[in-house]
Amino acid sequence: MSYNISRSPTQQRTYTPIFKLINDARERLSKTKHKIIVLSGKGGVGKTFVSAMLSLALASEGYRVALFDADIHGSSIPTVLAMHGMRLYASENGIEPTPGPLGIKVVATNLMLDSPDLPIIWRGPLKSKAITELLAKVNWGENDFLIIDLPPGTGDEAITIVQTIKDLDGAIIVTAPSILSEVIVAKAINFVVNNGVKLLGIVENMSYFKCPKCGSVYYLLGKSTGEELAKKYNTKLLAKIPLDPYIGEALDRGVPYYIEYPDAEASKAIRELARKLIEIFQEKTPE
Ligand SMILES: Nc1ncnc2c1ncn2[C@@H]1O[C@H](COP(=O)(O)OP(=O)(O)OP(=O)(O)O)[C@@H](O)[C@H]1O
Repeated sequence: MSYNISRSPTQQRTYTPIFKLINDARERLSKTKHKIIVLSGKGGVGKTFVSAMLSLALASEGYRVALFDADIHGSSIPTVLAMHGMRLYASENGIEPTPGPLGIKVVATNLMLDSPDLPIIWRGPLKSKAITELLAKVNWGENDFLIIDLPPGTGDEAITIVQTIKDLDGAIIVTAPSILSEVIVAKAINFVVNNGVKLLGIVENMSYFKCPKCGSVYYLLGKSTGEELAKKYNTKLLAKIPLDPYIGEALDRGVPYYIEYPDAEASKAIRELARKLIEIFQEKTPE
């Protein structure tokens, strides 16, 4: 359903009511079994890294995974997944997700730009509309998991997602020792709980550094308090992911870290995280 709003004949534009977009989004996502948001109270803690690598880990266990980069301004999922020069295309079924590594279906605003360097200069209402429209127009198909990488904080994008996808299955909160300020984590947790989304647990990224030569463990960003935090907020500590300089090296080289270094300690922690999610949802092993 769409309406012609008549101005002068040359100014005619067609509008689709927002409720129609929301309904379309829900319909399009109805064949996706588990929809999970990944958020953090603060930027730079590795939320995008965790969302992207978790998607790869789930895909490598045989699950059908879609990954939505809901960070309109800071869209960086395609870079982390080394999807250089790739684009979203439209078909008669809608916008087709771009196939990423291991066949994951990736949707990100950076995949729509002529150049990934172009900034998107949009205020809240436009960002919300863009997110709803993408959710409604993408041909998501059938998936076991949809991972949604939210921008830092609890702003427009996060609100739009929780209001549009009413049947979200849960939220993962990513944090790091340096910003383990209780207030910041509490804000993210309160956002999740107040919106009726199940809190699946906390991931402590950049948790520690293990010397590859002597095996000594160093808490470079500060004392790890993931366990205490999880206990305090009555949730699980899903993973402690170490600092690994090869994460930056893989990014610079343009290769997906989880695929390039599957035996690294950080990849093992991400694999454990994926397996915990599979367990939480009691997913059957794909044939
Ligand atoms: N465990 C880690 N060890 C080393 N580097 C890491 C680790 N996790 C993430 N990084 C690096 O830290 C930087 C920030 O990560 P990322 O972009 O995933 O954070 P973010 O929380 O999504 O940030 P934003 O605020 O932009 O959304 C990136 O350069 C990433 O490669």
